Amino acid sequence: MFFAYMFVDVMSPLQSLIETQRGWSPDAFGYYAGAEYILNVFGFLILAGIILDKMGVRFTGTLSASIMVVGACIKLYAISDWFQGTALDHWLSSWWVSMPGSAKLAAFGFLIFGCGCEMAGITVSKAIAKWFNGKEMAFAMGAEMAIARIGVFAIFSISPRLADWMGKDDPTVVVPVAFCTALLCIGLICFIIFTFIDRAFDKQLDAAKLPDAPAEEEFKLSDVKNIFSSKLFWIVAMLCVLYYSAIFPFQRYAANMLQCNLGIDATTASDIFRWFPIGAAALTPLLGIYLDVKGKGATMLIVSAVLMIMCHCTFALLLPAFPSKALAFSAIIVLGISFSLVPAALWPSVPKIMDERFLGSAYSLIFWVQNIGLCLFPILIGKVLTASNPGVDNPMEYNYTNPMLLFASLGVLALFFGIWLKVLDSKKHYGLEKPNIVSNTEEKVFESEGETFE
Ligand SMILES: C[C@H](N)C(=O)N[C@@H](CCCCN)C(=O)O
Repeated sequence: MFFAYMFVDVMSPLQSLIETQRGWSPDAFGYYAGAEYILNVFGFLILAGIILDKMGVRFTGTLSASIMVVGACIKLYAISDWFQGTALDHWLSSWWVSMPGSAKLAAFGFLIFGCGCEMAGITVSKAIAKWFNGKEMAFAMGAEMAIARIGVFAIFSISPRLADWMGKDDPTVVVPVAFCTALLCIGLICFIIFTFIDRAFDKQLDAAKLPDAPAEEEFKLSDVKNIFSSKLFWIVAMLCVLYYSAIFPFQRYAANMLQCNLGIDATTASDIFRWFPIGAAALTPLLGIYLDVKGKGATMLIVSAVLMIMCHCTFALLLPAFPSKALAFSAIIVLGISFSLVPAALWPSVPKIMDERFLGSAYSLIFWVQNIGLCLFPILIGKVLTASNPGVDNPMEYNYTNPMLLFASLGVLALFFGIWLKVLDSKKHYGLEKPNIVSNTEEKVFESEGETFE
């Protein structure tokens, strides 16, 4: 996940460079960024969850890592000089002309990569739930996400520098993307090694089972229908989509937003923004420990939404009026704190309320709803940015107030769902506020087939 998250954001600090070098407008950049999620939205993620529950962690993980490598290679080719001027480039550039051929093919590669990346995300969550069942699961998930965030920190730090590899006068997006593609190949090898370790772990689990233990229930397709008909599922999924839509799409535009508001170059903007993932990386595992020991998952979700609203309003209204690096830096740090609360509380809560046999599908369906937002919001933000800046050609002069207010309004809606979840939890005792370790020994709410959370 470390290398996958690096690849996801490798172009984020290079928005202005790709605009100048390959003619990608903010709109085109928005379409490219949203492409990561398109196939997932059109059902791939649902299929991925079913594959995961049917075929298991080892098969699905290896498949997902391989898909990521294929998608990355396509994207690398699309932005390279080799692709420029080819027949494919001419043909791709001949229709929907506002989206250059390189942007279209890069978006296609990113779309393939996105299928692998999201499939890997649910696979890793299910693997952690299996390995840490009854133990410090929230800490383990927090540590996994922390490692992924360090990947984002690393790429925001090195991507602009790698782009200058050939010299500051001749920057290129190819070197950073090629670097991250190579890392994905290493990631695939790492996962293949993990499959051997996991096989050995399964043998240990089998050996520890009592001979007359009842056979575990198999995953059924009707489980997917049951998950969909649950109110609790929809509240969790809505909270997830609203919250994450105000974070990941923001991440794509953040460096440029800071450049425009503070009048700084891409490297300085990335140097400020990279503290966002690093703050989240430092705190998520600690909050995971807190959740394991003390609980308060639903409260954490509410606090997180409040912090996010404050930060996006700061970027929208305060930073343009008071363009200070200290202010930008403080808001980035607070947003990092917010971004450690939701992941630390949300993902480990899912195994508390879902049965293990369809945990893969449960994660995939939440990811699916979330992906709809992640797919649409970069596009919407790109459009709002273009519409709010008529006649502005210089990518350093955009006014980001409206896009930032849009992100803040997502936070307000997420807050509403967070409060609803907490109220429901206090009425129906789902155990979301309880410590993780204790609740693992309690009965899961969603126990038998056909039963919903209610
Ligand atoms: C974007 C992705 N669907 C997502 O939600 N990522 C989460 C992590 C989910 C757990 C992955 N094993 C994130 O906070 O990055």
